[in-house]
Amino acid sequence: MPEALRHFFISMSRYHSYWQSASKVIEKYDGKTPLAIHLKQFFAANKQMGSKDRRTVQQLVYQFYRLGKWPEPLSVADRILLAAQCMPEQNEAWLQGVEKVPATAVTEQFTEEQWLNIFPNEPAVSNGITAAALAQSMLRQPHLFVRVRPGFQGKVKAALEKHGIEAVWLSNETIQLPNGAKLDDVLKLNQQVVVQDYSSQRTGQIIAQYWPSKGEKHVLAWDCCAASGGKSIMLYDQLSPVTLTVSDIRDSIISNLKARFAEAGMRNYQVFVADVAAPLAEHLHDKFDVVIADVPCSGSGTWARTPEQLYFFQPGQELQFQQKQKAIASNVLQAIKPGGLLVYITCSVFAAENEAVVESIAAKPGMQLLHSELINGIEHQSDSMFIAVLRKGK
Ligand SMILES: C[S@@+](CC[C@H](N)C(=O)[O-])C[C@H]1O[C@@H](n2cnc3c(N)ncnc32)[C@H](O)[C@@H]1O
Repeated sequence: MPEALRHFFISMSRYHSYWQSASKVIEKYDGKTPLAIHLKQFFAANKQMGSKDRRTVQQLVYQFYRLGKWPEPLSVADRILLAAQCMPEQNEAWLQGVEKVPATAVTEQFTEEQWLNIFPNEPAVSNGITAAALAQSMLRQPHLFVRVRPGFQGKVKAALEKHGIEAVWLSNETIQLPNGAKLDDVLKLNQQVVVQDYSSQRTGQIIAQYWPSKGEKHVLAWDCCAASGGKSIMLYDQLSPVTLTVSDIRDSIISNLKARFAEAGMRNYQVFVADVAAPLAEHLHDKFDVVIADVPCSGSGTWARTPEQLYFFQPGQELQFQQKQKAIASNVLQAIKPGGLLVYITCSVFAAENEAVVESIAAKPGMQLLHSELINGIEHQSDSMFIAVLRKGK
């Protein structure tokens, strides 16, 4: 840690108070609630802080966690500064006085081993991505992505232009936006656009390659871990005619889903609350052409958005997820008609939650693995996800 930089930072009184606030947030945080909530509570209790103060403290805190598993016994301040120097985009006011440190001066000299200090090789990652690349991605905040719903391209383009929001159209449906762009007052969320990560949108393209063609007849699909229904809205938009059944273990999230579907203009669907890690109700057997199992997971493909989860992750936790994932995947197989599809999705980069689960399902009698892919989001500054498509024997 260059001493001059440290001095500069600590001696500036305003920055000193930012740094102290960040240290307080970090010292009190145990990882049990999302960091975003912990920060909100801190700011609610410190009402004297203005919006710029809050933003700066938030950045410092996130930078601390972006260094992941970095092992050296650094003080909170030194760790924040090291992370700040590693960030490729350091244009914030509190760093402007230190531009003599070139943006990537620190990381350019990093060895593979140093990168693995941030994102270790244990547990093993899936084919198609490396721990060192994931470590590098931890130092960049991912973009915000939205999916434009069919027919709304013109309105969305005009609204973004009117409000001066810088938008990169990656396709007719996918827009990349600056992180933190305030969309609520600009676009009709869920009606015109759905906030959905680039890689999550990519799963839709892969599902479409295998989607059964039934002509005018509706495909019966069950999104069995639906959360608030992001994938289901995508299926409805892109693969209709489809009759959707949606469920989740959480009652509260199903309420969100209903509100969201109403905004999306979706009315004809079945919905219920169910734990699909437990044996399925008989009436669900052999019922669906496609089951989407977007299972609970470590979320390790999304840790650049929630770096605190990398910081607090303990190797071995992925095996607890694996147990649940295997239970869910093998239970919901029963709900698929002979010849129908299981789409298995995680937002994890760990082989234990991806290939290992899929291999165990593919090994069951009559199952055929059609597709298995780690969607590497690093290049697009998006999340990374895993998808596999399997066919059930006739
Ligand atoms: C990765 S999220 C799904 C994301 C969603 N498909 C989307 O596109 O936004 C996983 C969901 O699985 C749910 N879940 C966890 N355990 C479950 C279980 N045993 N049965 C059913 N749902 C479960 C969680 O509540 C969570 O909403």
